Amino acid sequence: MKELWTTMASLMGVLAFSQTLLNTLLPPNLRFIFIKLFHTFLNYFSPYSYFDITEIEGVNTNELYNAVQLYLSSTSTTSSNRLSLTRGLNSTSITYTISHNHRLTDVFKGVYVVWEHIVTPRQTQTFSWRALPEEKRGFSLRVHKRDKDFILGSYFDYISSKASEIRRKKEDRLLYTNSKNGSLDSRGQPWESVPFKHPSTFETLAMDPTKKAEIMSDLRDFAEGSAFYKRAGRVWKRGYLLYGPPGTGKSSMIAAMANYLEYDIYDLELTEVQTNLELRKLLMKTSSKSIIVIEDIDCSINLKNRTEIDFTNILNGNDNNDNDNDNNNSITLSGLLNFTDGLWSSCGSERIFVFTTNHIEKLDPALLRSGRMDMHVFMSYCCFESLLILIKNYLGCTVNDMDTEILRQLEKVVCVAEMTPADVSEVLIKNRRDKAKAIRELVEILSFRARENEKLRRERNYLGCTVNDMDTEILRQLEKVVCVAEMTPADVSEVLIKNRRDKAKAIRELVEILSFRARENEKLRRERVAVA
Ligand SMILES: Nc1ncnc2c1ncn2[C@@H]1O[C@H](COP(=O)(O)OP(=O)(O)OP(=O)(O)O)[C@@H](O)[C@H]1O
Ligand SMILES: [Mg+2]
Repeated sequence: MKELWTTMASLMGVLAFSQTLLNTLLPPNLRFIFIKLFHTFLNYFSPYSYFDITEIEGVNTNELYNAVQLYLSSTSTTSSNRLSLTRGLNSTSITYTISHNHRLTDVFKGVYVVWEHIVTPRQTQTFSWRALPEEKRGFSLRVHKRDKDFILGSYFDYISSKASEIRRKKEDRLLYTNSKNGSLDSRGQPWESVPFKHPSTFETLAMDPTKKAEIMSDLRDFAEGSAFYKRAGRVWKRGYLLYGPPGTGKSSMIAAMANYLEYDIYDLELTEVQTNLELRKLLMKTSSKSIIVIEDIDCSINLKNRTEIDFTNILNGNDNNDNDNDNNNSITLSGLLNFTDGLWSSCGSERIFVFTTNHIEKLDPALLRSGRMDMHVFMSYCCFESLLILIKNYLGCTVNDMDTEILRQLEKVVCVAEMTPADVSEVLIKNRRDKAKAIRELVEILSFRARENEKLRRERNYLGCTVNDMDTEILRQLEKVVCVAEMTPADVSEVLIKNRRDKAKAIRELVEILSFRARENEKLRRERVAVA
């Protein structure tokens, strides 16, 4: 042992002496070449290969760096004697990773590798459109030369898949939103994130149980459909349109979907996006296993602004139809359609697009077609089954705990009352400490609402207008669409009752709904003819 130390000390002495000699004897250029040759010589005889993974490559964030960091934070790698512990704001879990400039050994299928986390201060700010972090961070991986090919072949794939698994299972999932005016953070990300904590699940979601089971099975099929989508030559994505009155659970449904599939949510605020190009860039920065949400789509964008050319291009699957609009510096419907369905939508996989609206009739039919929005889910007023779920959520009562007569009364009035789950929840939350009072109040309110609605329904002349009071052009429009729309008198009455205090609005909404239904039916008819 003593001999070994003596040899090492003399070697160090020789090295130090050589360096001094080099510095004095050789000019800088030659010195540089000499050092390079010396390193090549050393590398040639060294039994190891090294891989450097820097945090930022050029101006882009290196995804592999994040994956390695997460992977090394898993329990199997706590062999390092110095770890950094962190806990994000509002996060429940602690994350640990190797401390700066420390090493850690990992074993992959019997092969030993050594990781080092290298952190150095950034010396000069190279020119960049955004500020770079103050320190350079990176991982260096040392492997034996004989294992190099094996490690390159499978270790990095293993790390990437393990990292996404760890993030989904152990860490809090994330809720992203796009930064204001499309600005990027210092790591080049246009999305800001917070831990996703919404407690809504399919169990607590009040809706028709058959419809719920259908959605859950569709989601399961989607998540397990990797091979199917590949075989069918389709991009692995699915679109949902959730529509219905405010307070019927559209946002709660999105949270339930994310919790069910353990996906992240990207909540896209369209009003903060200036151009179609920016929208595309946002899409490129979303990760797999995520739900991309655009809420209140009818309020976020002018949905009727496409030109004839736009429309033809979309039907032909042409991706370049937004150039003109890009020049106008505004986001357009065709940009949005390409976002969900164009060539760029394939730049990730396993993603679900969810749009919500209170007014489906205002949406452009191109947005609704299958492939873009594969499933249309109508979130409606409380039915008896939804009511029972809400009572269980808030009061902890099941059907067995409740009086049969009360159940019968509730069942009789709940549908006619047309109360949203949000309205019902309010009554239950308010009285949650006194179950009997909560149920009593619920029966009262539902019965009152049901009586009111019944009374309104019985009034046959909703607006009191005759043909003579109405605009000829509107009458012409109504005449044109009413038969094709195939709406029942009850449906029409609904629209009129709702808007009975504002006649102009009632007629306008009637024209919109009838035209929408007529277009939908026309489309269905054409599809049937094509199939036949
Ligand atoms: N179907 C439902 N099941 C359980 N809770 C619901 C449901 N619908 C509404 N709620 C309750 O009402 C509140 C509002 O619901 P939510 O935000 O999901 O409605 P929304 O349809 O998205 O409304 P908006 O159209 O205004 O965005 C929720 O916090 C939830 O507690
Ligand atoms: Mg909502």
